[in-house]
Amino acid sequence: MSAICDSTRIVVKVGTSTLTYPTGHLNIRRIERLVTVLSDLKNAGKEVILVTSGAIGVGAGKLMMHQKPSDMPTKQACAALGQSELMYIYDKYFSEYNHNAAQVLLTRDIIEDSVRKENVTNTIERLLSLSVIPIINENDTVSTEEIEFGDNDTLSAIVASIASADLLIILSDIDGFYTSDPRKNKDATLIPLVTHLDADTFAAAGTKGTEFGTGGMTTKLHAAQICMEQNIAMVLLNGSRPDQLYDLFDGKSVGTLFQKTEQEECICQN
Ligand SMILES: Nc1ncnc2c1ncn2[C@@H]1O[C@H](COP(=O)(O)OP(=O)(O)O)[C@@H](O)[C@H]1O
Ligand SMILES: N[C@@H](CCC(=O)OP(=O)(O)O)C(=O)O
Repeated sequence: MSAICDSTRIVVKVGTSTLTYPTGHLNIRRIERLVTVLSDLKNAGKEVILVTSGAIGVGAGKLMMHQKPSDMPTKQACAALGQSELMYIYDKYFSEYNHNAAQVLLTRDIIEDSVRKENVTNTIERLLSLSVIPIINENDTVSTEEIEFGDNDTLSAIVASIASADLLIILSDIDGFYTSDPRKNKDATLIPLVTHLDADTFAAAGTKGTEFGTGGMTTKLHAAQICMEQNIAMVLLNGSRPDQLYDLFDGKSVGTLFQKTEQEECICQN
């Protein structure tokens, strides 16, 4: 079991609720801070892969919709519109630190189709060897699974697995995994370390917290399950404070760490 601070290849997933205001428009200050911290970690020698949600929310914001669209074609249209805005912003801020960012749009079937899997692996490996930051989202035009289930969390775990990452960091709008949804239960307490997943763990996970979030805690646990099966550590952190990434690599306990101990088996939940 390696220490978090020794992780060199890291996947960072950021959710819609972290990237956007309740209006649906981009939270520019937060994105700028996140890009600054990721650029700094890259300068320190980490290989960084960013999995970003937010395309639908940003597209809806651009079209002045005050609620996330409910029908699939409008969601897909919003994703297509918002994705280019997202990439524009990431490219602009990463460029300020002399880092190159590349757009990679994926569908979840990359793990089932060996040819596609190899193509994705090769592309990510070559981008990293060229010192480029892959910025990954679901291709919402050709696949609707993540839109339906809000499952970029699972996609980020699949990416961590395919890229043989040491660590997946999921940035959300909450400080970590609690004994129950703290928005609904004021007595809920933060769980700093989860070493195995069982039915009780999944029972503690509730649905999304805000209008623009989608997966809620269940999809984050599914991501943790994939990571733990691959012996990849996963940390759930509050994305409103990207500086916490420094604390994490300084060895401080922040958020919730999901890491299987060597003796323990991950109990799967289907
Ligand atoms: N046990 C739990 N611990 C923490 N948060 C929980 C839990 N159960 C449900 N939630 C909810 O999950 C939300 C995060 O998921 P989501 O709204 O999909 O955000 P994101 O856009 O970051 O994926 C939190 O705001 C919280 O309300
Ligand atoms: N591809 C979609 C991702 C949807 C999704 O999983 O959102 P989130 O729950 O905020 O991670 C988008 O960019 O809006």
